[in-house]
This record gives sequence, C-alpha cells and structure tokens, in this order.
Amino acid sequence: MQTQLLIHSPGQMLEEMRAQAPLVQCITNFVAMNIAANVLLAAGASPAMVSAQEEAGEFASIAGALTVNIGTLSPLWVGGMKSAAKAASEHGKPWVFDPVAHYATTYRRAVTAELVALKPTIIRGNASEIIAFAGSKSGGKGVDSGDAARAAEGPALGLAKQLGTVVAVTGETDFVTDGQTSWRIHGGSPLMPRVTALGCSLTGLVGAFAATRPEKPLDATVAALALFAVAGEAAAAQASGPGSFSVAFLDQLAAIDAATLDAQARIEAA
Ligand SMILES: Nc1ncnc2c1ncn2[C@@H]1O[C@H](COP(=O)(O)OP(=O)(O)O)[C@@H](O)[C@H]1O
Ligand SMILES: Cc1ncsc1CCOP(=O)(O)O
Ligand SMILES: [Mg+2]
Repeated sequence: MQTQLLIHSPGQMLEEMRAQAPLVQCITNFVAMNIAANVLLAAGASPAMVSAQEEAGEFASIAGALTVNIGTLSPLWVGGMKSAAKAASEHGKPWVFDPVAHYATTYRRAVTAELVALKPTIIRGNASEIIAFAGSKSGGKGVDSGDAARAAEGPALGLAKQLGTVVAVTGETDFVTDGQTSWRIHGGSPLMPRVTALGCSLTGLVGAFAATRPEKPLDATVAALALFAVAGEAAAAQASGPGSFSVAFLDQLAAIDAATLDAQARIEAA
C-alpha cells in the first residue's frame, strides 16, 4: 500500500536515524520517563530526559530535537518547557508537542496555549486531544482517547493549516498532515493503548526522526508512526497480553530493519 509520493521511504529514514543516533531531549511525564527512553534506545536514538529550567534551554541548543509532553504537569515543569521550546526554535531545531489531556483542566489549557504560541514543529496527540483543539467536545477520559481516530482527521487538518505545523493523530489508524499533504498509517495493535505511555514514547520517536531530517517534518513523522505500526503488529503476534506485548514491542523496535519496514508499512495517501 505504500505510496511512491513520500520523498524518503520510512526504511531509508530509519537507516539514517540509526546512523546518526540523534540526541533527543525529552521533557516528558513521570509515567513515560522510563518506557520512552527505552523505546528511543531500542529504535536507535539517544534520549536525554532533561527538563530543569536552569538547563533545559541550553540543552535544547545542543540536542537534535526537543519533545515536550504535559502528562504530569506542575509549575516545576513549565519554565523548562518554555525555555527549551524557545531555544529549539532559535537554533532551528525541530520540537514536538504532546498535549496530553490538554482539555481536562483550566491549568492544562492555559499552559497548552502558551506552548502552542511557541510554534511546535509537530503536534502528536490521540483523537480526543486533537478534536479538543478544534473547540469541539471530545470524548476523552483523562489521558485516554474516547474518540475514533477517523473523527479527528478534519480537526487535524484544520489545526495544521491554522498553526502551520505538522499534526499527527494516532489511534486504530494514524493520520498525519501538514495541511496540504496527508497520510494514513495502518497497523499497530489494540494492545498498544493498554500499555501506559506508548503515545508519549511515540512522541519521543517522532523527535528522533525529525532530528534526522529536520527539513522534512512530515516525512519524519510518517516514518516514526510507520515503525510503531509495524513493530506493534509484529509484537502483538507474539504476545499473550499487555505485559508480554511491551517486552516484545521493544525487541521489535530494535529488530526491524529498513527493508522490513518498507515491505510491511501500510501507508495510504489521504
Ligand atoms: N486500536 C488500535 N489499534 C492499533 N494501534 C493502535 C490502537 N490504538 C492506539 N494504537 C497505536 O498506539 C500508539 C499510541 O497511540 P495512542 O494510544 O493514540 O496515543 P496516546 O497513548 O497518547 O493516547 C500509536 O502508534 C497508535 O497507532
Ligand atoms: C497515565 C498517565 N497519567 C498522566 S500522564 C500518563 C501517561 C499517558 O501516556 P499516553 O498518553 O502515552 O497514554
Ligand atoms: Mg497521549
């Protein structure tokens, strides 16, 4: 199903990413910290969980990309997030925003508005998170999506056009758009949302691919999502539940090579 229209195949991007092993600064939540670092290491990147206000901006200037996730938001995090996002933009580094449950409270909405104003290169969220950006009532419950990914495609397109960013919605089928060109990525497994922080980890991996090809954030995002989809499908075939899935998933992220990714990725022009 993979189309010829992607300038860089996901496999080629994976090879380049592994060759570079890019340094990715992940400001992520307490729940995701460990699994996200393991996901990036398994895939071939070099994660660093650096978030303190005193150093986050300086670190963003040396990292290949920055990812910011508001999952366990508190005032302790916000200064570091903002100074890192500003420094990434100033130094031409891509930064990825994961707006975990941004619709849930007044505090999250306010911090999200401040971060979006700092112009993320890519926004990656689940369906409820992307739908809520459009001002529509989403069916989300806390950090988990309560909406079908398909229902978030229109809101994703609108958000990408409004902000001039790449927007990725994940779920049973993923959708990625820069407001002009859009792709659907099929695959993955229903076991994935039953393991905590896999979405947060995917945001980190998007950062790794964006660091590899900063001038191609749309293709980079598609490649990261395709790797998750193919690894998720392969891991589910070996797993008996969420626990064994998460072990098999890390193994698959490491084992999948460029040729396998290109052969098994199911990417459709949308
Ligand atoms: N029902 C599903 N079937 C297949 N893959 C899924 C399903 N739900 C989520 N995924 C995959 O799980 C990963 C995390 O996405 P998601 O669960 O939407 O994020 P979040 O953890 O932020 O809510 C993505 O790679 C997505 O494609
Ligand atoms: C359970 C939980 N609570 C706050 S952040 C978090 C992890 C959310 O991870 P994901 O968005 O990847 O499901
Ligand atoms: Mg999430």
